[in-house]
Amino acid sequence: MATSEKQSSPKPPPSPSPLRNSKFFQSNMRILISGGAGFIGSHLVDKLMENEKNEVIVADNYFTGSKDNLKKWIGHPRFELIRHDVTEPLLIEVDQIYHLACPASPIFYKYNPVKTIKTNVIGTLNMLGLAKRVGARILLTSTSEVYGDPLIHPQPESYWGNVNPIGSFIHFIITCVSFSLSYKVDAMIIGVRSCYDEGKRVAETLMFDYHRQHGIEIRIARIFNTYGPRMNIDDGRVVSNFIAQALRGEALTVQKPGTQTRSFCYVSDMVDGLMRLMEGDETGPINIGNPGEFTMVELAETVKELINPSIETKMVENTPDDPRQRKPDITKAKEVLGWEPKVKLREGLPLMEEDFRLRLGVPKK
Ligand SMILES: O=C(O)[C@H]1O[C@H](OP(=O)(O)OP(=O)(O)OC[C@H]2O[C@@H](n3ccc(=O)[nH]c3=O)[C@H](O)[C@@H]2O)[C@H](O)[C@@H](O)[C@@H]1O
Repeated sequence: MATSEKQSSPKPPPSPSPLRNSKFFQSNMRILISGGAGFIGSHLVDKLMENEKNEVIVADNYFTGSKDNLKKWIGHPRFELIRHDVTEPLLIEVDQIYHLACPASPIFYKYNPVKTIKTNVIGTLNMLGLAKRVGARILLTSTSEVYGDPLIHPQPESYWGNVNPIGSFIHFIITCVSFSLSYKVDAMIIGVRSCYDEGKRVAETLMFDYHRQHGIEIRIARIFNTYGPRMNIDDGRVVSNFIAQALRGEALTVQKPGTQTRSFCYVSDMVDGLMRLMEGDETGPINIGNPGEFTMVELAETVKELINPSIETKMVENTPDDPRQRKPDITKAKEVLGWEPKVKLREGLPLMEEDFRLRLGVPKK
């Protein structure tokens, strides 16, 4: 066979452990979730644990995740929690891997950009290495951020994106000057988005290279802005910020210009989409998101109306490279997964409000 033919035909997947087909082997599905103590990960754990045939193993370093999110499962015979950083190899026996591990909020992933890129690159390599060794299927949660500041709207999976690979240099210089004046580093300001955007783009490349070169069964989801109960209260993302501010009676901080748009997906819809993708035959990438699109001013108005009509909004500075618009084209998800979101923003926000009220100790009026 010619070399080019060899390269173009993907290898068959590696065989799972022989024990899996053994007559006396307990045939539970062992599922690893990296980042399973986080916001989306912990909701995925809840759903997977509903099936008595599933054993769920969570690996998390608790940088943004928390044991609190999993407290109802700790001690359960089908559940295991490992403190583990995916930048180190993990040697366990599993059938499926949901690879979610990576901070997703800009203030957290910009805090230590080198670590963020290591998590996306080395972390994904380690998860793929594990998938190869044990013959597991692996799903990567990629992101709508791979489209950068998109020049096509809405964004289909075929769009290659418009990402700034080095972040904003001018902004960096300004920050350095202000540093020398004030002797104070604001790590969140210095940070730029590229560590996350480009990190996830490399992670997608690695997934496809392992698929073509080693026959690994891969699935890639491109997640669009997700919200719901258990988001970190000081997570820094817009929905959690607005809800927390509304409950604390603080002005809603709309970052300029306020006309930028996002499309918000409720977490139960997201988990449903991820599980359908894992169980289906399509590798992806597939957009999973809610196409309902809102400007940040509209979002602020909605939060105000639903939670606290007496609060004000204030315009504040934005961070560099903030995408001006974002809305998923979900034609592919509808066709190949039979999936579309069910929860509208006006239905999801009150569910999140309830959770935030409990955690902030703000009773309902
Ligand atoms: O929530 C998510 O799923 C996504 O969050 C971030 O993406 P981003 O769209 O920038 O999310 P936010 O930080 O929530 O910002 C959304 C918009 O709200 C604005 N914003 C944010 C915070 C705030 O207090 N006020 C405000 O107006 C931002 O300027 C931005 O235009 C991550 O970079 C994505 O990878 C992740 O998938």
